[in-house]
Amino acid sequence: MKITKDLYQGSLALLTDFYQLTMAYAYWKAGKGEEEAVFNLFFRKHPFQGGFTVAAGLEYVVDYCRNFHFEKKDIEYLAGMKAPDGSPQFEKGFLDYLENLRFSCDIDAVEEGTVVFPNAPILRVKGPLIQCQLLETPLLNILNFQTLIATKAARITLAAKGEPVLEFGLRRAQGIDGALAASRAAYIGGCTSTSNVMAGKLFGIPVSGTHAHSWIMSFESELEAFEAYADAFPDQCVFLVDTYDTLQGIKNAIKVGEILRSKGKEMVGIRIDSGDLAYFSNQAREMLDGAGFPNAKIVASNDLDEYIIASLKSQEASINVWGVGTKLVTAFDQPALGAVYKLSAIRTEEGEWQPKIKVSQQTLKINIPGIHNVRRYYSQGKAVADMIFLEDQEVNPRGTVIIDPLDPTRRKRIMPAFYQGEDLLKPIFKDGKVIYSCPPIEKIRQRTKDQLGSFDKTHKRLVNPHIYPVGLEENLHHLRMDLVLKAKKFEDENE
Ligand SMILES: Nc1ncnc2c1ncn2[C@@H]1O[C@H](COP(=O)(O)OP(=O)(O)OP(=O)(O)O)[C@@H](O)[C@H]1O
Ligand SMILES: O=P(O)(O)OC[C@H]1O[C@H](OP(=O)(O)OP(=O)(O)O)[C@H](O)[C@@H]1O
Ligand SMILES: O=C(O)c1cccnc1
Ligand SMILES: [Mg+2]
Repeated sequence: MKITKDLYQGSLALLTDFYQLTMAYAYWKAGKGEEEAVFNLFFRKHPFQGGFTVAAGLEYVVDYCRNFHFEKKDIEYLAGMKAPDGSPQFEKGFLDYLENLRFSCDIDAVEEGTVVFPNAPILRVKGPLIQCQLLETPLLNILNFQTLIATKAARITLAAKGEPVLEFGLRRAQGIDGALAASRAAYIGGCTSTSNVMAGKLFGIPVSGTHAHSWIMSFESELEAFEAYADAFPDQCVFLVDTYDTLQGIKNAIKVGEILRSKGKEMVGIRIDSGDLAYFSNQAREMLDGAGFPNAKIVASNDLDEYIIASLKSQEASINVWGVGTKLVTAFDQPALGAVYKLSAIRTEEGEWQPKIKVSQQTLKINIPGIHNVRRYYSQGKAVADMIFLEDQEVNPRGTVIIDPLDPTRRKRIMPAFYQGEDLLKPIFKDGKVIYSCPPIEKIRQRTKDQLGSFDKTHKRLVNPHIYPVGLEENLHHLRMDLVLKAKKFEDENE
């Protein structure tokens, strides 16, 4: 699918921060633009104080990179940009370079729906410095948001314990693209459907919905409104019962349910959108069961999130279907995932890859040098640990130790012979050509489910989850320590 092309009709190359273009220009001036580099995209902390994160957005990345080029109009815009002294911001030679630029990077990434953890790369770009640099902003833009929303959706659907979660967020989402991307990511994360019809069309997500208070209010009485709705949709009636008096609304729904039944039709259920959802859902269940509608579903909505859903469950509310909008698509309690994109290796003139380190006062911010992959070890189908390792070094088959990148005293012994290993970064682009076929969205959604199923429930609880072990393979840990010490020594000597 041409998601970005359909939406924006043409090049998205300028969807980057200005400083990427000024750096690109300066690389070009310095003759460094074609030097090869490796960048890793990763985040440092799970969102929502959770214990897991669900990767999403790769299909957008594939689409973005596949179409990565500067069109005449982009070049004209850049040619019109002025430096403070009024001279052109960019030389013609650089603009010609951009106009002729063809995407030529290698990209390796985790598949959408993969459960991922802090510090381990979820995407890796290898290629000319200028291209790597220009891609930083759009890659982060795409993956930060969709990963955040897929994770929120996974938390909400876990709280709903297998009951359907309908995504209702379009009206509260962050603009048009925010809404579309959120509906897509919410479905990947586990939602059952979206109310966003355009997302249904673009991404093949099931579309569903009930009706609003305005429908009821446009009639003289609630009963008339229900009857008219039943006439139009005899097989799809979910009556919104809380416009005037919820208990009376349930009685009216039952009346119209009986009319439908006399015509050989069944109402699907009712929706409650205000008040005490535990109390009203339990009242509704009793009344529906008593009237011979034990299969009528009770849908609840109104500012729900994973915590309210969990609370309603613990109150034994009789809710079967959950409608969730605002707090899902805006990632209400944490509006951004802080993934970053960092250089980790440069190829020297001799053709050798040189690992790069950035030393920081905070251990948290010292990057992981070199070219890595991430291996997930499973024991009897359960994920036991993730190991970040140097791709060109064999992992000792007799056993290795993985070391926490933030705290070297935290270690875990890995005996590869006893585990099944899966390398999470898969080849997506080779020399600028796509070599990966993006799975249909249903498959991605299923992957999320399977992946979540392979983690212990202690990592999935909403509050204070147990930390899943992710560490550096020994060789990588030593390389990192050596480079940090060298860099610090250099700093000390030059103070
Ligand atoms: N039994 C319950 N336990 C915990 N939270 C609940 C329960 N029932 C409802 N809620 C939540 O409490 C909040 C109630 O919000 P608010 O007071 O704005 O709604 P309301 O007055 O019921 O409805 P509205 O203002 O839309 O008419 C919502 O977030 C709702 O999901
Ligand atoms: O609460 P959310 O999770 O965002 O779910 C979507 C909300 O949108 C609709 O009404 P809207 O909020 O527009 O109006 P209302 O609250 O007055 O019903 C619907 O009835 C839900 O309450
Ligand atoms: O279909 C619904 O019930 C719906 C759709 C959008 C927002 N709130 C509810
Ligand atoms: Mg509302």
